[in-house]
Order: sequence, then structure tokens, then C-alpha cells
Amino acid sequence: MFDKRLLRAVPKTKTFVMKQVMSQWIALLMNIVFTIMICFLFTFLLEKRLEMKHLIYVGMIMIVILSIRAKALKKAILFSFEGANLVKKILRQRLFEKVLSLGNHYHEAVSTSELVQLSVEGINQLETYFALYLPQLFYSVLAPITLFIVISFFDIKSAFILFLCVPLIPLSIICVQKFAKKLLSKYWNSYTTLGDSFLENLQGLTTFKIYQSDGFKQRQMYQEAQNFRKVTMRVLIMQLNSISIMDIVAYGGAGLGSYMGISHYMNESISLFGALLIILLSFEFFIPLRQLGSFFHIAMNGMAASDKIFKILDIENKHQGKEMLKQDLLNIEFSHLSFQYDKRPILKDISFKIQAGQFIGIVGESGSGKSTIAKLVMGNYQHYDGSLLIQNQERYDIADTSFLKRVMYITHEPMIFKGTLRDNLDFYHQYRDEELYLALKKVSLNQYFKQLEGLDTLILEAGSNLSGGQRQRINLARALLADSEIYIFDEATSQIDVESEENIIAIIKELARTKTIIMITHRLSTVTDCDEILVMQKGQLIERGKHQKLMLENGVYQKLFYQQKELEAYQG
Ligand SMILES: Nc1ncnc2c1ncn2[C@@H]1O[C@H](COP(=O)(O)OP(=O)(O)OP(=O)(O)O)[C@@H](O)[C@H]1O
Repeated sequence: MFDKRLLRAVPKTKTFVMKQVMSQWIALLMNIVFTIMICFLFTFLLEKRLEMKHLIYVGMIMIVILSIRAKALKKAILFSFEGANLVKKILRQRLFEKVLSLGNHYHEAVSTSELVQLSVEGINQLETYFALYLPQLFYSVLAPITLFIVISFFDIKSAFILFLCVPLIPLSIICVQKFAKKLLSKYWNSYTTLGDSFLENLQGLTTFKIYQSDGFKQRQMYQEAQNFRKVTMRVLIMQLNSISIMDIVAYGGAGLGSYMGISHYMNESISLFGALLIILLSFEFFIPLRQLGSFFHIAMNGMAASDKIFKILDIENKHQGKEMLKQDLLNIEFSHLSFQYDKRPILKDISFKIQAGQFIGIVGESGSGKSTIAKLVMGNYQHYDGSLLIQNQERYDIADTSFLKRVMYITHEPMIFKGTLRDNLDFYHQYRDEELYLALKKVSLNQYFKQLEGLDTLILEAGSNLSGGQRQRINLARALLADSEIYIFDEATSQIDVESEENIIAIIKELARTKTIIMITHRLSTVTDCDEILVMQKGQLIERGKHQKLMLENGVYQKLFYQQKELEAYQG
């Protein structure tokens, strides 16, 4: 009935649960005393023995009892709130740390939308598990035992019968649990699938509109939404049915208790006071378990989410390199390196060396493995054969923190955030305005932004108020400010206007005088000045050398170069 792993995941929560149970128990004791006082008053009233002094004493005791009860309940709510907050904080932190440890390739293990749904709604649902269900579970054991002891002083038979009925509720919960677990797992799958499609369809809405397939996508999503609705309804039906069974047990049991109290009074085996107490307390007997049943269904939903959360937490971490790089310049050496994605060979026996300060071009047909080379250098993948050395140390042994602050990876998808231009250029607000303007000048954007609000110009989400070229130039200005040792440009000039492309290529060539540059590109005309060009084909390094040398070789590079020249002349 409770998930040990969840408890182990947040051990500190035990204290809050225990404190909450104790507060609820104190409230129950006060309830019992309150009921005894009521029974006392009624008995005296019915037996015509009630006097003013009784009313005053009982009234005073009741005020004290009610104030203690209110305080205990307030404390219980407070502990529940604090415990829930702790659980949410710790679980979200653990998920966040997990994603960080998986690195920038976390989405290969878990989709972003699933992660968002689990860390927001999934963990919220777990709040009910820790704050309501778990304390109620312990309280539901403690409360009937306490009531059993109290009632047994007046009528041991009734106490036993009531006590025997109590396990019927947990039994019905256990019966439902197995079925509910499967159903809730389906519910979460359907929920995250819908979330994935929603996010993807929203992002691709313009593309669907252009291809006039938005109607088709809408129908697909409608179907997924219908599936989600159906499974939600099945969950609700299951919950309602199970609550109805628990109600029958609870009210049936309380009715039985009342009947026992009355019949034992009628055959004079108990006093009027005892009979009244049994009738009133027999309802108390079942309330905690009945409430447990209601919490159980919401908690089950949280438990289903927790299965998914643990699945993410269980993903094997990337090997964390610990070696720190020396201050010396960084050389990169691939030696007989082979790499596979899902057993599909992508790079085959690659060997080359990049000396610090060199300008290297990597070219080749689409899908030949160029970006994979860059990603291996960035440490995104570690399961390669052969070796990849940086300063003569294996890449996977090097601490990312030590390497990544000395290398910059610029792709054709610049990440631009909502905020000011300054926020986008300078995340930590560490540069002076002159430095920021100098970087903007290098990418020919200073005049443009000066006409607007300068560094305070507001940039919309994903840079939607900028052109593709402007976005990439801001990205480049940010990279220039970082003043890294190695710059990797991966198709950084594709998908932008000619003016921006020329500007960026000129900057890269200027940068190549002082930095190590790896330029991955389709456009061979941009790598003619390189110290070495690596030509890739189907995962193999088939040609290498300077432009002039490769042009004399009558190979793939030369062929590609002339093909592109011809195409450019035709377009021009
Ligand atoms: N995450 C991935 N999982 C599985 N296969 C992948 C993954 N990323 C890339 N690939 C495959 O690896 C091969 C090499 O991809 P890579 O991106 O390195 O090629 P590329 O030469 O940079 O291509 P392009 O010039 O089109 O960018 C491709 O066949 C691609 O389908």
C-alpha cells in the first residue's frame, strides 16, 4: 500500500509524516473526549439529572478540548504543507540534477515535454501522496486501535465487531490497486503522448499550414485527445466504483456498530451512556479509512507518475571525466576512431590531428558524419572505439567544465532568449557596454541596434523579431565575447541571407589568425584558406590536405568544388 522507494527517495519526509500523524491522533483523542462529554450531557438529560453546574463544567471542558483540537489540526495541516514542499523541492531538484548529468543530450533519453509534465504535474500529484495519503495510512491504523480500546471499556463485543469490519476497506483498496496501476500507467502514457504531439504540432504549425496539412494534424491530435479522454473516464469510473464500495463498507460498518449499541442497551448489557458512545464513535471508526480510500486514488496517480520519474532517475549517467586540462594550448587528435549510433556505423577508423591555432575545414556530403565529429569533440557521446585525445588525454576522462569553457560550438540554430539584447549577449552581465558594442560592431549590428534601444532593445521569444541572419550574428557576437580557444562552426552560415553569410565568414577568417577553428560546411568556397581540409564520405575520411593539393587530386573534393562553382555561376 505504500511505495518504499518513494519513501527512500525523500527520507526527510518521515519526520513530517510522523508529526502529522501525531497531531491527527491528538485531534482524535480530543474528539473522543468531546463525544464522551456529549454522551454525558445526553445521559444526564434523558435521566433528568442535568444541573446547571454540569452544563458549566462540561462547557468549560469542551472549550478547552475544541481549542486543543483546532490547534492539533492546524499543526497537522502545517506539517503536511511543509512535508509536501520538501518532497516537491527534493524531487524536482533530483530530476533537474539528472538532466544536467545527462548533458545536452538528455532528450535522447527522455522527451522535453514528458520531463516538463512529470516535473510539474507529476510531482504535484505526488504531493497528495506524501502530504495526505501517507500520513492518513498510518493514522488509519492508529485511529481504529485507539477507538477499539475506548469502546472495549463499555462493550467489548461491539468493539470487536467494529474492529473486524475495518480491514475490509484496505482489502478493497488492495484489490483495486493492481487494476488501477495498469490503468494509471496507460493514463500517463496517453497524457505524455498528447503533450509531445501538442508541443511538436504547435512548433511546426507554420510548416503544417504551408503544406496545408494542419487539418490532417488536427484530426490526428483530436484522435489522441479522444484516447486521453477515454482513459481519463475509465480512471474516473474506476475511482467512483471503488469509492462506492468503500462507502458501503464504511456506512454499513457504522450502521452495524449503532445496531450493536442499541441492541446491547435494549437487553441491558450496557448503559445508556455506553450505547450513545458506541453509536457516535462507530462512525469515527470508519472515517479515517474512508478518507484513506479517497486519497488513495489521487495518490495512485502520483505513484504512476513516480514510476516514470524513477525511470528517468535510473537512466545511466554519462561517465563524468575528472581530469582538468593544463593551461597549455589544446591539440585535438582522432586516432582510429569509430563510432556507432544504435549499432549503425557512422564514423569508420578516422585519424587526424588538429594543432592549436590551425584552421580546419570539414566537408562532405550530407550524412557523412561531419557533425558527429564535432559532437564527439564536445563530449556529447562517449561510446567510441579508438581514441580522441585532447592535450594527450582521452576526451571522456576530461572534466566537461575544464574543456567546455575553452571551446565554443556554433550551429545553424542560434539560441536566442526573450529579454534585452544585453541579456542575450552577456548572461552574467560581466562585460562593459563598450565591449558589447565592439562585439556588435564586428558582426555589423551596432548601427542597427543603436537606431533602436541599443543594448536595451527588447528581443522576443526565440528572437522572433529578428531575421535569421541577425539571430546568427548575435549568436556569433556572444561567442566572440567568450574569447574561447577553439571555435567549431557547424553549418553556421546555412539558412541565412548572403550579407550575413559574408559577414560571418569574414569574421571566422579573421578569428582563424589567433584561434583554432573547425569549420564544418557544405560550401567549399568557404574553406579554401584552411590549413587542412578533411573530406568525409559515408563516415570515412577519404581525402585531406590544403585546397590547392586537393584540387590537383582529381578526387571527390575537386569534383564537388567544380559542381558548386557551376551551380553558383548559374544562380549568379
Ligand atoms: N542522434 C542520432 N541518432 C541516430 N542517428 C543519428 C543521430 N544523429 C545523426 N545520426 C545519423 O548519423 C549520420 C551522420 O550524421 P551527421 O549529422 O554527423 O552528418 P553530417 O555529415 O553532419 O550531415 P549534414 O551535413 O546533413 O549535417 C547520419 O546518417 C544521421 O542520420
